[in-house]
Amino acid sequence: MTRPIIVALDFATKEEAVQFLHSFSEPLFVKVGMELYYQEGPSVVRKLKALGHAVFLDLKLHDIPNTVYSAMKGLAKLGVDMVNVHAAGGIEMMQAAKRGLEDGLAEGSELPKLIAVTQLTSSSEELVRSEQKSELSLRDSVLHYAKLAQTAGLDGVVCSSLEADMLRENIGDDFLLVTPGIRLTEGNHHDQKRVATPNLAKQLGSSYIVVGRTITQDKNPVAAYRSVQNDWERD
Ligand SMILES: O=c1ccn([C@@H]2O[C@H](COP(=O)(O)O)[C@@H](O)[C@H]2O)c(=O)[nH]1
Repeated sequence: MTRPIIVALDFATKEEAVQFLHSFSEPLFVKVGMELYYQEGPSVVRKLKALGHAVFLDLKLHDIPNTVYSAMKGLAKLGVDMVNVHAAGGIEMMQAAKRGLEDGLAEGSELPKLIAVTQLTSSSEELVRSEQKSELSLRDSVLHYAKLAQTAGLDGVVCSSLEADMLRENIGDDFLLVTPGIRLTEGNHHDQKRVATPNLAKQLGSSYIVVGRTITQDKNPVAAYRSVQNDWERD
């Protein structure tokens, strides 16, 4: 069975997010990012979980290992399904994140999937070379970070769909590849640089696609969700 689409709830308030979700008849897999979490805090996650939605808490932690450990220990208590860090924080930081989740988990709860951002889908080859001053190409940098995440014992990474086939070849099938930067057409990419359609993402090996504005800013979000779903699920 095809995995659910992760819908990015990039709204300023809990009320807007909940109102958006009222149009759907089924529970979704939703993503709470910095915009919503920094306004509403843990209460928004509790509300979404109470409504029956699976939650990816996309806070992209990146700090010293001790701070990330403590932050993850707190987040583990929220009962989220997926959380993330930046792989650039290094193996020790990623291992601390994992330990924090394990230590903070309420008894009987399932450990959230822990994944690491490799290179943001808004980053281009040019940015990686000239602003990050990387000696590696963007694709090699994504592979490098994915290997660090694997060494640290994480469940997977965030990357663009365009690197998914390369990661599958080098890292194997037993690793989650969560891919934002999804667009249905060649139209508006907004700030995303590395984009793919849902179906291309699937063909290249994505485990989950993350879709925000294509659905949330459409005048008929449910119809937009169904279009993404049809493209993602077709062979
Ligand atoms: O590399 C990354 C990591 C996270 N994101 C997040 O995904 C969504 C994408 O939104 P769209 O509107 O579909 O572009 C957004 O919440 C980002 O914070 C990402 O795009 N790229």
